Amino acid sequence: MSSTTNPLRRLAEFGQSPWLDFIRRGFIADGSLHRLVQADGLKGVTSNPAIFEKAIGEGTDYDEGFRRLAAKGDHGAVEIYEYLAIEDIRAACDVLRPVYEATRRVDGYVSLEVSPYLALRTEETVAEARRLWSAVNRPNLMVKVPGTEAGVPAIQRLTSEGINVNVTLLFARSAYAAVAEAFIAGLEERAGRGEDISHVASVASFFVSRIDTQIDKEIDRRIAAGDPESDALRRLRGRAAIANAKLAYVHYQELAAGSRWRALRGAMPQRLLWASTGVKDKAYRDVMYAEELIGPDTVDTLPPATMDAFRDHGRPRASLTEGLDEAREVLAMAERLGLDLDAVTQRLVPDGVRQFADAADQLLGAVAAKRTAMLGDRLLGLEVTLPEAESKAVEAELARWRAEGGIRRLWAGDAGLWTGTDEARWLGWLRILDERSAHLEALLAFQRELREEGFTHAVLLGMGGSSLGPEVLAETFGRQEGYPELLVLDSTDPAQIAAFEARCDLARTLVIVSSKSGSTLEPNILKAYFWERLKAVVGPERVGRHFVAVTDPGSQLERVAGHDGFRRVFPGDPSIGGRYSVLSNFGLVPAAVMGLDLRRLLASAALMARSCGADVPPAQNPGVRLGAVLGVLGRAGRDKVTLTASPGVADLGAWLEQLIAESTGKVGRGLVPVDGETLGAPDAYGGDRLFAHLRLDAGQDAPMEALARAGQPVVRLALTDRWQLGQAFFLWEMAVAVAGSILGINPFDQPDVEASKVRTRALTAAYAVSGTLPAEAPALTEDGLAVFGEVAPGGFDAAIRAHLGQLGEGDYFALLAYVERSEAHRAALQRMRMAVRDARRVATVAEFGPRFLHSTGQAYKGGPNSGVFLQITAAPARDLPVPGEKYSFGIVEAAQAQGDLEVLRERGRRVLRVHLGLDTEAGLRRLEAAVVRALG
Ligand SMILES: O=P(O)(O)OC[C@H]1O[C@](O)(CO)[C@@H](O)[C@@H]1O
Ligand SMILES: O=C[C@H](O)[C@H](O)COP(=O)(O)O
Repeated sequence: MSSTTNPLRRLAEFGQSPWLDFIRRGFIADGSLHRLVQADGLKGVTSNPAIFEKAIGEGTDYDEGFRRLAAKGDHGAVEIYEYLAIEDIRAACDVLRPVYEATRRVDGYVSLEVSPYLALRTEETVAEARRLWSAVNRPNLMVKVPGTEAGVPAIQRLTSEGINVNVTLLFARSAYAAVAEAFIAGLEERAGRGEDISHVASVASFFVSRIDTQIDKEIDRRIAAGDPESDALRRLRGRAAIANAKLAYVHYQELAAGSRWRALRGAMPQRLLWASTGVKDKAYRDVMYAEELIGPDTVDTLPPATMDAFRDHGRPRASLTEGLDEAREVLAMAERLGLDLDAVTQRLVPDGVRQFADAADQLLGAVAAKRTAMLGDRLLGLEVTLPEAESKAVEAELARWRAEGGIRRLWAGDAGLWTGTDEARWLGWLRILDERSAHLEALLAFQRELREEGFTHAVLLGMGGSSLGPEVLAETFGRQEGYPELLVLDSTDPAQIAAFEARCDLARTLVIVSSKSGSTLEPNILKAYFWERLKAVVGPERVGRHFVAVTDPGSQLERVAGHDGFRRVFPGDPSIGGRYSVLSNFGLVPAAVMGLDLRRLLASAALMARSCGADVPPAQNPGVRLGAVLGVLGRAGRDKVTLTASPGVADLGAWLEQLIAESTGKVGRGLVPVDGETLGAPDAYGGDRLFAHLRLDAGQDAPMEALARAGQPVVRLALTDRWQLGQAFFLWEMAVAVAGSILGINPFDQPDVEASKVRTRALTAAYAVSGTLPAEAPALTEDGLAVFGEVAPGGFDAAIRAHLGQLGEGDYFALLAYVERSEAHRAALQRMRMAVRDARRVATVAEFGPRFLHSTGQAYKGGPNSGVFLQITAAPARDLPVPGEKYSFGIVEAAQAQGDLEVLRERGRRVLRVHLGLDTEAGLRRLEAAVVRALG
């Protein structure tokens, strides 16, 4: 087609530049874009999130680029999208560069839109536009910025900085006027600073077809309803958008003729660009919008089909300035008929933002899914199997999270996602991996130093979040050649302390005192104890060399460590709570001590952090998916999160218990983690369970499968190696934060833990004065066992039977034992809980005090009142002194049990205490026998 007959080329005669509303890699690569420039006189390209969604989200055009980037390392979804999009935009810019040169910067532009998620935020939009401008690094780029209220000041700022802006999503003439004003003001600012304004280009993208779509819909509705004005309404079909655009152009002409504009000598005007020009209603001529809006100094961006149609049968004429009176009449008539154009154009802005955000979600979801597929088993797999109703409820929650931008709000620290209190202060865990990876030298140097010094043991003293993460690492990885064995001590039980001490060669033992607050009772008195013991072995000069502290800056422990000459003090991050601290120094210091490859651990965890990123929509985001399952099912009464782990990662359950229980169990709501129950057949369980399988080997696949088949909800986390532990940490942290939002609680506080601590403090203080703990008279004693609490008459068996008799549907049974956490004791508790589960089909937990007080204890006291508690205490066969205190460890342990019992009672929990006396083993045997009889 010759240049005189090609209707597209002929647009130039009327002063209009045709641009293409489309981009795709193959289309640039195979020369198609270039051919349009050559043959059709194409003068620019526009893109938007929906266009990129179609290009990148569908098909395989981008796989090669994807692989190229992956070869350089793992990247998040937005990074991948931008890498690919920017490559395309640059390539298109280069194809259009000759046009840019030949038209002396009037045309030849390629547009790239800022993230639609930012459309309502000025500062972020400015920052993003600047970033894209320098990343693309082409003079013929136009950054697309939505012409929303927040966009207007951004447009002025960017223009004043010399960045080319394509203002998008303009529907109302008033919005266009504001944008045109911002552009002029931006240029004035620039000129005022004496900077060049001749190269700053801008277009105002005025949308057309979307307006008719809305107005026509209303017209059709009213005609169908038999409106008496049906004939008049019918005559207005397909006319409002064009009339609106024509009058916008009148405003443009007035501005261009105005003195303010003329004063900006040498500047290029901000042209009107007709966007949304593809005809959506098949009843209309397919080139209608293209034909009716042709005029000087305008741009028309055409989707490929409209461009083909116009080339084929478009009839160009100077249409834009024709029939202005008619245009006014159309709008007046629309108003008379009650077709509210203002309301429509106003509504189209947020609709447009939402549509582009939806497209971006689709696009990023597709990118994230491809990334996951490419990572394969380097990434822990999450598989969710739910019964239909639960599945639907979770899908609905994920849809809500997507629509409300939940994951972006979470990463942005929007406390309103939870209870609107202090949540934003506790989100340091989100970014700790990058922070730690960038500052690993000190830890690596420390690791080398320890190796050289030949420590054989390291004892970590800490509670809850300061001990459970290290314990998982120690249990999962075991002793590493050339490094000390890590032992984690989180008990005040004298027998347990003595047992740990006996396992160590004190002369070659490093002690890690681990406490965020630095004021927790247990690590402090344990420190005092081991300090004395080591001093006796290595001497007062050397003892400090055997101690390191991990604690938050400014804590009492930091001061003590400084005073005592500890070998090192490693700081925690005060924006991370204990149970979220495992990937901070609280996990990394012990990991370094035990000789783990820190880089490997962090790099593996970072894969999951990216998968859970702000840029990964809920349906593809494993953190949000798992969180939605926990939250939605928990809210509906499936609140017993039953953890099953392959032996290789069995201890993960203990860490998860704290994360889940302490984070969610409060204000009478929350999730109750159930760790360590032996898996049973489906009929062993009630309807209050959610099963989470932490899978490293196939051992429990069959029973899990059976549960899923029987209609129990099952989530499976498949780890391919132990290093994916870091991924599991991050995934669960995110999931619990999400679940907390769904449950409507603050996942980062622990309001009920303090209550027991206060009671314990009061008891130990009283002990310091009187030398005894306040004695409570037992309700009964029998066969060496004493029972405390309200008991029915009839002796020990009857008391146990009555207590267990309280267990109803949806309840859980909890054994809270203040004894040494030895294998034999664990086994005894395990037998008792399993007997209860199998007889009563209730969830069961078996915990050791005081360890659980800093973990699940929060949920037992503050969560749902569905626990039936059996507290077990014993008299220590051999007590240990706490240096510098009147009380002993045995007294502390007793006070802790007593304090917790009082709070449990005060909270209306169903609790009974059994004191085993001096012979723990015999007492446990008697208790077990009574439990078995009670169930019989
Ligand atoms: O690290 P810290 O301050 O000693 O606290 C230990 C643990 O105690 C708790 O505060 C509960 O008492 C946990 O949240 C925390 O992980
Ligand atoms: O800049 C181009 C616009 O984003 C595009 O024309 C919108 O067109 P649509 O209304 O057909 O989505």
